[in-house]
Amino acid sequence: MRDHTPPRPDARLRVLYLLRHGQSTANAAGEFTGWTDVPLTSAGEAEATRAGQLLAEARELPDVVHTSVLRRTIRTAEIALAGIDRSWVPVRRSWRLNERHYGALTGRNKAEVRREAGDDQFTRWRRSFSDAPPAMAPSEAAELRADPRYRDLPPGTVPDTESLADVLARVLPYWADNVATDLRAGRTPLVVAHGNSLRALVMHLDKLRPNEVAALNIPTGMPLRYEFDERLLPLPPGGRYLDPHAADTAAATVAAEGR
Ligand SMILES: O=C(O)[C@H](O)COP(=O)(O)O
Repeated sequence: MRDHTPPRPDARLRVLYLLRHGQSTANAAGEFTGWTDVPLTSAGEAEATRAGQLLAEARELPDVVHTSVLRRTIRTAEIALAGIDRSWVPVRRSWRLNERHYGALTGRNKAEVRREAGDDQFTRWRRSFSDAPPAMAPSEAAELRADPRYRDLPPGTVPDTESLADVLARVLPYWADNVATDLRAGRTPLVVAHGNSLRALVMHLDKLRPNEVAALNIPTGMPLRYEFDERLLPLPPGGRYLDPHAADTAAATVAAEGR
């Protein structure tokens, strides 16, 4: 259970905000999304607006933003930043913050996959640390590699499926080289990413074990605030959602998807 105590005023405080994109059309349809570049629904845009309102009430406002290269995070960041009148802050975008690649499950209906594969396999594909879904069909994988966003990446970089361990391996260098660097420089980053790239990052920040991260679900559109000491250790672990009760309810809904 997350800690809901309010933050301490502390000049050496380092603050990070994590935000999963608002509801997407694939989320609304109950489909596995992965690297598919889908837009937000109007409800997802409203979630992003609410996220901006919650950030506006916080003492430390973001002064740098990091997103994936998928429109659902880019649009969520645009809306949230407009809500705090900070559309001007620098933005970095990286494939390393993309959602986990769901392989052959991409575009499949979650309830249908659960019925076909059974609860255990369905849950392992969604929430285990080391299980990866079956690979995406070679023709679809080739099409993804040809996308201009990924065209200049070294051969073999664009996956055809991923486990959470694979996501962690690509998120960590981005965290170390960009977000941790921002924090050490006294900046307040906002990372707008995806359910599983954020699960991987939270696993690292809170030093979660595989069985602990299996129970972690990140709701859409809910700003999660982390405070760090000078060693970048989170105080407290797990951070604190700006709207904790709404976040707990929404996280339970994410956990139940496909049921
Ligand atoms: O890629 C997707 O389908 C979602 O954004 C994350 O789905 P999950 O919560 O089932 O991992």
